[in-house]
Amino acid sequence: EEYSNAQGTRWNKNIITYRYLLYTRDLPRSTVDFLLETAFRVWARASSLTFVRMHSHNADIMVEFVTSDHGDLYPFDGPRGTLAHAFGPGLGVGGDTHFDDDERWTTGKTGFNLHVVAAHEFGHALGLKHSRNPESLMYPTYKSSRGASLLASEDVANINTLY
Ligand SMILES: CNC(=O)[C@@H](NC(=O)[C@H](CC(C)C)CN(O)C=O)C(C)(C)C
Ligand SMILES: [Zn+2]
Repeated sequence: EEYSNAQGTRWNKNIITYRYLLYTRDLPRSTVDFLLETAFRVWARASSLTFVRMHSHNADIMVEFVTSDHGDLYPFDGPRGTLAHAFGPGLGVGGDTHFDDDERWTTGKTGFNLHVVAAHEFGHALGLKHSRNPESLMYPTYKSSRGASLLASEDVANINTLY
């Protein structure tokens, strides 16, 4: 995992679209919608970005729950290990976010908290890189103890440096 404070590419717009393609069976769809929507809102509150949900056609950030080899160059690895990944801003696969459906996705402290993981992934989808600071949402290792205020001050600074 490369560490970098110099954030990478960015979207050249402030209104970013997203679309849910495939869901997990671990949670009701309405719960998944809520957890992902509030993960977008974490970034919207900290920046000038607006997120608009699409129900058809191509959106900037296409979101799906998949397992193992799923058509990109980064197959998932079964339970535990890598939980999810997201591509940085750009056309086509750019921004797309994949969750490993061999994980147990939850709303709380057991399994893996979908809201927390999604907020990290959407940080990548917006162009943020990993941080060495364990308090940062962009730290590369999952922490079930991450509190309600997901973003560290450096996360807010970085998203506002980028947009
Ligand atoms: C429990 N497993 C882990 O902590 C694993 N880390 C992840 O799956 C990262 C996502 C977390 C931070 C939500 C992968 N990543 O960076 C995606 O953008 C390993 C550290 C084992 C790779
Ligand atoms: Zn990451």
